[in-house]
Amino acid sequence: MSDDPGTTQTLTPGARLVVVHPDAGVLAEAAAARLLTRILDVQSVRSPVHVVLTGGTVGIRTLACVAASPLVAAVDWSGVHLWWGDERFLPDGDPDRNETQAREALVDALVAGHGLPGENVHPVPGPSAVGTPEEGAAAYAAELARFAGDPGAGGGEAAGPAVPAFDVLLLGMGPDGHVASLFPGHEGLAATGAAVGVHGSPKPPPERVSLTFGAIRAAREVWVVAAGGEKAAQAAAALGTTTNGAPGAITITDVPAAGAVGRSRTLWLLDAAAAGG
Ligand SMILES: O=C(O)[C@H](O)[C@@H](O)[C@H](O)[C@H](O)COP(=O)(O)O
Repeated sequence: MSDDPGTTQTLTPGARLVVVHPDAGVLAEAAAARLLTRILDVQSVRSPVHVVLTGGTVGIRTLACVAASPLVAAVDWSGVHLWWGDERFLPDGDPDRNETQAREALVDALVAGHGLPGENVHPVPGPSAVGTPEEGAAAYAAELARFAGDPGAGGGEAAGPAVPAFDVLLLGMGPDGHVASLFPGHEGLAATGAAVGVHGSPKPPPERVSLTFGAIRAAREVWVVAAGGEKAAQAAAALGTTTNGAPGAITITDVPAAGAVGRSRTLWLLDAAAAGG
């Protein structure tokens, strides 16, 4: 049963809803429109709103579409908190940091022109602030825990890690089925707590910090946004079938994206290529 008046009541927490758009450009526009609408909807019933951003091509393109939308002015950004699902362990300002790309695409404009308080932006600490990905994960977890008291939030390890009840948690997906920085076969998949330090990432850079599955699953809504034919096999696998339609015996170890599930709703936003045509 949903705890959220803004979402579909008939979906069970494990249900995944798939929406297919013609191409990556339309996908990014539609994801941006959905995100703005979701924030507006949530703001009609509660505040603050917690949104988790993602790195990656479609994720950043989506943020650029948010910045270009006239609806950006309709949101009360003073009541929005921004987080990241993962971060590449690189110094502040590095062009490959997810934070840097998100700031350039959207976040700086929200702070400068739309009333988003700078302190509501919660980047994952990197080597400019801490020595190791583990220290970054610990510092990020502590920041998340500061906001875990909001209604609907997790409350300690028994109920899940201490994190805000994210209203929307955006995730990109890699061609290997990774989400955030949770990679197939990696030990981070089994990490407890809110965040984990990652080493040996197959996608550069090798060191990263990621939300854990426990933190991801604390979200009211998880949206996986993916484009491109190279994602089709793992998207199909994560959604429970192989590309030829046969039932797949999928584990999160093989396809981490299969474990990305929200408490109220899980939405897969795909372009036609990622949906297998
Ligand atoms: O830091 C990162 O690289 C990400 O957060 C990662 O999880 C990304 O979202 C996927 O790899 C999809 O990226 P693309 O959309 O570029 O394929």
